Amino acid sequence: MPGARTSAHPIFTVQPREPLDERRVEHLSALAAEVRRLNEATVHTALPEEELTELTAQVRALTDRLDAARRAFPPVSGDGYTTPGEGMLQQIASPVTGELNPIAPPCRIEFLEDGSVRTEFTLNFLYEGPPGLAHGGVSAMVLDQLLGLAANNNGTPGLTASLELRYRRPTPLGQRLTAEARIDRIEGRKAYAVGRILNAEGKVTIEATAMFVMPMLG
Ligand SMILES: CCCCCCCC(=O)SCCNC(=O)CCNC(=O)[C@H](O)C(C)(C)COP(=O)(O)OP(=O)(O)OC[C@H]1O[C@@H](n2cnc3c(N)ncnc32)[C@H](O)[C@@H]1OP(=O)(O)O
Repeated sequence: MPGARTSAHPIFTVQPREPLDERRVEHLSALAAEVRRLNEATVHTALPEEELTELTAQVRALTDRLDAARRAFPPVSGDGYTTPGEGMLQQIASPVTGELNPIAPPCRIEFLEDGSVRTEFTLNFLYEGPPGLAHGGVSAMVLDQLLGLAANNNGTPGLTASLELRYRRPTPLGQRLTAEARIDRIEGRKAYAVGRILNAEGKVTIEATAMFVMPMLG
């Protein structure tokens, strides 16, 4: 991480994470995709109680089987990482971009030549806030990650010190959304980023500004 500070009193220490090769990532991503379907089916199902009891036992058995070989921490992709800056790109279990994380939409990120970042994604009813609309906190999570990735892509990664959102119009569920972010300016250790979410008609639903501070590392 360029210019990262070290300190006797670090804000956090990066834990050792096991790096996975592409083939294993593919297999775990396929599993996570099915669990994502399971999550959604659980919310929408109208099956009778007897069947639910039986299915609950089956899911418990599957979970027990997976958990029998539990890692202390989620793995990462590639060669592993030692700094938070690299970690953002290799965090395959991120709740926003992680292919391995069943709660992630997941948002697949494009890194554009001008340094900005972009993603197209859809939110289903698992992310509902007001009836039929996206939860504002979920949109905030997506934007926090995206603006953070813009800071990272700029070579100035950091932790979110502030995140300000303006919810202009409701963000719909079940339709293609676009989110984009770029760095606005750098002031010392502080990287200021701007971003937004657009609906399928290209209208802005949320605007965001954030400030990222490069942390002290252990
Ligand atoms: C591994 C990658 C994960 C990616 C996840 C995606 C993004 C995230 O979710 S990050 C998680 C959420 N954020 C956090 O948990 C951060 C918690 N906060 C902290 O750790 C610290 O307060 C931190 C790192 C932001 C700043 O701490 P520290 O390094 O001690 O900075 P500090 O010396 O206090 O301040 C540095 C500068 O930033 C300014 N600053 C700090 N916080 C703020 C703030 N909230 N608002 C405005 N200015 C601030 C200070 O005034 C100072 O400015 P100047 O240099 O001009 O005097």
